[in-house]
Amino acid sequence: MSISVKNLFKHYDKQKAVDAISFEARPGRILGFLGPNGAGKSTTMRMLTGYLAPTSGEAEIAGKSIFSDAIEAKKHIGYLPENTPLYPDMYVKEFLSFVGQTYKIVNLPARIDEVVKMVGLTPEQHKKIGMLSKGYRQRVGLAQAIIHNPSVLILDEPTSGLDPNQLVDIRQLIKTLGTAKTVVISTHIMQEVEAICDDIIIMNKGKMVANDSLEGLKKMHQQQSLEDIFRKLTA
Ligand SMILES: Nc1ncnc2c1ncn2[C@@H]1O[C@H](COP(=O)(O)OP(=O)(O)OP(=O)(O)O)[C@@H](O)[C@H]1O
Repeated sequence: MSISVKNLFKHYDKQKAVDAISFEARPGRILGFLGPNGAGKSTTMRMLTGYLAPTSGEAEIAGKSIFSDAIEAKKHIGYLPENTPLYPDMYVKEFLSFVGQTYKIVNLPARIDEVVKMVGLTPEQHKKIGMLSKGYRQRVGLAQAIIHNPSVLILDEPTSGLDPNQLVDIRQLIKTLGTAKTVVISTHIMQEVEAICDDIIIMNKGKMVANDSLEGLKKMHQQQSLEDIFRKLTA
């Protein structure tokens, strides 16, 4: 398993933002992480990427504990946080070079060219990040997440706010990345889940209320639409 989560909790004072969740994720599959606002998706993703300490529980990435062996575990993770935090004053390649150096990537200029091509940034590669459209900024976010060729990609609402054309392009890109990697993606767009996800986890008020393949979930709920299943489980 490339991601293994066991009995993970995160409490903020009395609030259980994440309440005893356990799941596994496999390579070559895209896991959709769903739930209403405040369900605990981002909190879980932040814990999985080592940005937030859990109250208790365990999470392993590629067999390494993200809490006790964080440096090793983080080598296997690419993370695109919610709202794609980037440096608007940096040029695209300057930023990717900065990120690449933190990973001590050998032959970095060649890797940057490769990643720029892979995410479709070629036409905008000489611009400052602040000048890019939202879709191209997402591509920069994805480029920085994959530059060290991680086996696990964690993408927090990577398509929010994109226009329909950009949305299709970014989804296709995520789908392509998902053929070789383990991808976890959080989204509120059910159509997107149907289009790219193999497996689904639905969270509600910190708890996991579904954990199945998309097919399995639909079968269990008599082929209802994912939207109806979501509403039934999170009402
Ligand atoms: N630093 C914090 N301090 C206190 N409460 C927090 C903190 N971060 C998150 N929370 C709370 O934890 C709960 C889960 O938040 P989280 O951001 O993980 O939800 P989410 O499922 O990602 O929501 P959204 O879909 O809106 O992004 C929310 O009730 C939120 O207010």
